[in-house]
Amino acid sequence: MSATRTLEAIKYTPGSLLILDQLALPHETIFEPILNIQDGHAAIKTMKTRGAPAIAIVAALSLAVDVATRAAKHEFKTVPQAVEFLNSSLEYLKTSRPTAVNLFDAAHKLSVVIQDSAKKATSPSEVTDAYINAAEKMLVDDVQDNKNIGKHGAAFIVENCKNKEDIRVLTHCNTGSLATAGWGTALGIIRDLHKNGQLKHAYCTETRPYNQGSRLTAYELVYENIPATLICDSMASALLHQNPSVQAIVVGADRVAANGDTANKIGTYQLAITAKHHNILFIVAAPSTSIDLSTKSGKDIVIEQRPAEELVTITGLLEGKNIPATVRTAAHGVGVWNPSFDVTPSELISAIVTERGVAVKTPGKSEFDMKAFLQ
Ligand SMILES: CSC[C@H]1O[C@H](OP(=O)(O)O)[C@H](O)[C@@H]1O
Repeated sequence: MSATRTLEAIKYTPGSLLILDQLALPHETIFEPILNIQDGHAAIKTMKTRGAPAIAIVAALSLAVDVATRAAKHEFKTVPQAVEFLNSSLEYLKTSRPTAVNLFDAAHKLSVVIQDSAKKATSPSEVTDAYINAAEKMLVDDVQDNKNIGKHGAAFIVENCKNKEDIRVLTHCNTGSLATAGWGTALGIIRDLHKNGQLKHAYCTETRPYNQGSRLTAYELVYENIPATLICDSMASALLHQNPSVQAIVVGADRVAANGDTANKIGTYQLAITAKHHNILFIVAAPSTSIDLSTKSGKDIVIEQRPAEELVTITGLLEGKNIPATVRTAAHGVGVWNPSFDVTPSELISAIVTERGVAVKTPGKSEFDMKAFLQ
């Protein structure tokens, strides 16, 4: 499959929002309309839409289309009515998933827009228009942020790897166009390395139990014609042991604490441990909207627990038939622990790549100073 079009998980025009149902990928490409905040909340909670930046953008735009519809019917009679609806809707959307800070960052920024526009608004439409414009800008800004992350991250890997002639990179989960508004964060770095002719090979983990790697990242890598190999999560250490040309592990982030501790997809922490053992780069890639200075360290990050059935069953297409099927893979009666994320301590992280540049630790320090980095 050649990349004739840019992969996109979010299709938005004023008053209309479609999301790519990522539970159906890679077998089916199904775009689902999002008409209101209830649709937006459900798409995020069920992980039809997932990925820290995409969660924030779909939440913001679901409210934009909801409020556009209501404003067209002149539902808001006063400025306070519009303000109340917008603010209560943001609070509702924030309950969809707890770990990725991008959603909360976006909600805070949008609430400031609402508050500021209300101070001088003479009609409710001035407030709703200000909200819609701000939400739409998030969609545009995210793509440019990711392009900058790709550029900074690729340069950092080339500058700091041991063998520039044979750069192979392992990534975890999905951090590409399907997790963002486009290009991606960690996968954006891989896209940049490939575009620059600097990448020999990419490896992606399956990323159990949702299988973001085998279903989504593999799909993106094939789509872009990037030479890639899929491995089980349990194969990562053996890969690094057998293949010293894998010189970096690059992952995304759902929340980066002030000291650099990073919450990311479950399985990230053990990748950081094996990167340390094999003395290779372990790089976190995320927009600055994933950095939460109010969270001092990783122990303060709330980790989402997902339903047991997501781990004990697997859904796909019956081989050779276009019939979706869900099968149980685990023994009945067994207990299940299904945290969606884990926390990688800052001492295991080589660098944190953002659209503003690359954060590194002061030599001799085991923690990052993300507040100083963002200033
Ligand atoms: C650029 S996406 C960041 C982050 O989000 C993913 O989690 P999920 O698929 O559960 O939304 C994964 O942790 C990615 O690294």
